Amino acid sequence: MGNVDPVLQYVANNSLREHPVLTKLRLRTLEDQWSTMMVASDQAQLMANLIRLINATKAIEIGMYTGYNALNMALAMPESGRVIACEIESTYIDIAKPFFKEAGVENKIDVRHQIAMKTLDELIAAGEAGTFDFVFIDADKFNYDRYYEKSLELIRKGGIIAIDNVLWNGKVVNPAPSDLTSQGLDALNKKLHKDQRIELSMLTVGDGLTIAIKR
Ligand SMILES: C[S@@+](CC[C@H](N)C(=O)[O-])C[C@H]1O[C@@H](n2cnc3c(N)ncnc32)[C@H](O)[C@@H]1O
Repeated sequence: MGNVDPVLQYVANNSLREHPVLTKLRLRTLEDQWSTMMVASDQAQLMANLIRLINATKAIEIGMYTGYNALNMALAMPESGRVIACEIESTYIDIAKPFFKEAGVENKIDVRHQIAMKTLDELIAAGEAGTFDFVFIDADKFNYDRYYEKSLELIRKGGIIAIDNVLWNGKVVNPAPSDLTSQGLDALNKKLHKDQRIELSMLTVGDGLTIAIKR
């Protein structure tokens, strides 16, 4: 892992079992100036295990970046699995695709190169509401609440919505008046706490990972 925190390094040494192509993609991504956007390895491992636990075969990643977690989810699914990966930046898609091919799962990952909201609306219009098992929300924070509502529509009962960066480096605690991102994440966290449509866990792994299970 690219993190020097000794506790995280200990976790990686004693828990992480990463597919060799995932490791290659992670190391390639660490060369990118925005590499801190990549999901932490322990978060990815948890999501892969949740996917296995619920036998997920249909997932969406909202904000794919260089594809580390899209690949992680695809590898955790059976041959029939499908990941819809939403990404607006072609540079990142170009990095991701050769790794998907190298891992032999390129047919499992359907990259949609457009704004994520358009993809979610298209899936709903195509009659796919209530059919997804797992959604990972990790794109522009401004739209998180809208992504959450669309995701809730798209997943089945018992399906999981995972939301990254819910702690935003601790800034969700008493957000500054000018900090609209932290205020928005704080409002979403508070909304989910009261939301009777889901079962809820907020984990302090990475930058905060919420797990919402649709009732
Ligand atoms: C935090 S990164 C995602 C990291 C990725 N989930 C991973 O684990 O490596 C956020 C990504 O969302 C993309 N993004 C931002 N706004 C978007 C939008 N409206 N629609 C689709 N993708 C978007 C960005 O280009 C960026 O690659």
